[in-house]
Amino acid sequence: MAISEKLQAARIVSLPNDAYYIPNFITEEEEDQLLRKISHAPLPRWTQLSHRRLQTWPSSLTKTNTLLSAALPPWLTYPVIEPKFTELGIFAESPHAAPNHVLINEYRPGQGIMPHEDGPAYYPLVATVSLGAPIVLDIYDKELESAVEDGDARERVDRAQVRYRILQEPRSLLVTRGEMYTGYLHGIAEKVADEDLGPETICNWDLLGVRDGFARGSYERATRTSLTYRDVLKVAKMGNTLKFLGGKK
Ligand SMILES: O=C(O)CCC(=O)C(=O)O
Ligand SMILES: [Fe+2]
Repeated sequence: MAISEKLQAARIVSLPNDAYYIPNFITEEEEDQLLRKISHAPLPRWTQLSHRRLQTWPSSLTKTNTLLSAALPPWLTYPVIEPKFTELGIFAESPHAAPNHVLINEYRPGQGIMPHEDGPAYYPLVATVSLGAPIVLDIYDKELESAVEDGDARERVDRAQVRYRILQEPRSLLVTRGEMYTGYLHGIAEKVADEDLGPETICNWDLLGVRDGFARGSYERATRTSLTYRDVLKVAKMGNTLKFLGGKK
């Protein structure tokens, strides 16, 4: 089954292939329930980074980018994957025909994520559910990559040209795949407000659920949490892993 007509209708037409944006993908109750589950996870579940904190489900990848096979917990599966992703056919063409891995990133005002690409460990498709507050995702040309690696990264990032800006409302779904995944970098600026919002600057402006809410052209950031669903290509069954560790046939 290929992607549905509903998803096709949500394509961000000003972006290269392919990105899709659906406002109000989940209800407020579903959002509250997810935020509750995230905040009730035991503290060791969180990895504290200098500019945000994150949870990894069901576990971090191994050094060889392998996922140890384990089911996602029901609260990350229902209703986001089943039935919603399945109905839209989002992962229909990915190797496991479903996501098997979820990163949960939390950004307080002033926090962000440096421009990066998600890399070859995953099938080139990310489905992001946003919770709590809006945030702008910046899309950069890939040439920036070498500049970042050359050191003095922060200064170069500050000067780098943002190619596209995607406004993600709370409860929305953003899907990026194909060239959007492999051909560009993405990041979130470390700011306390997102400004200069309008039809000329925000590529999914026509698809927003509450455009009027951004008519002032800016908002103060509040805590925004994202769930990024992906399909990890290499999966090791536990039995095989134990065999490997024990050196037995
Ligand atoms: O929070 C987001 O929307 C982006 C997260 C991200 O880029 C990542 O986890 O790789
Ligand atoms: Fe990313």
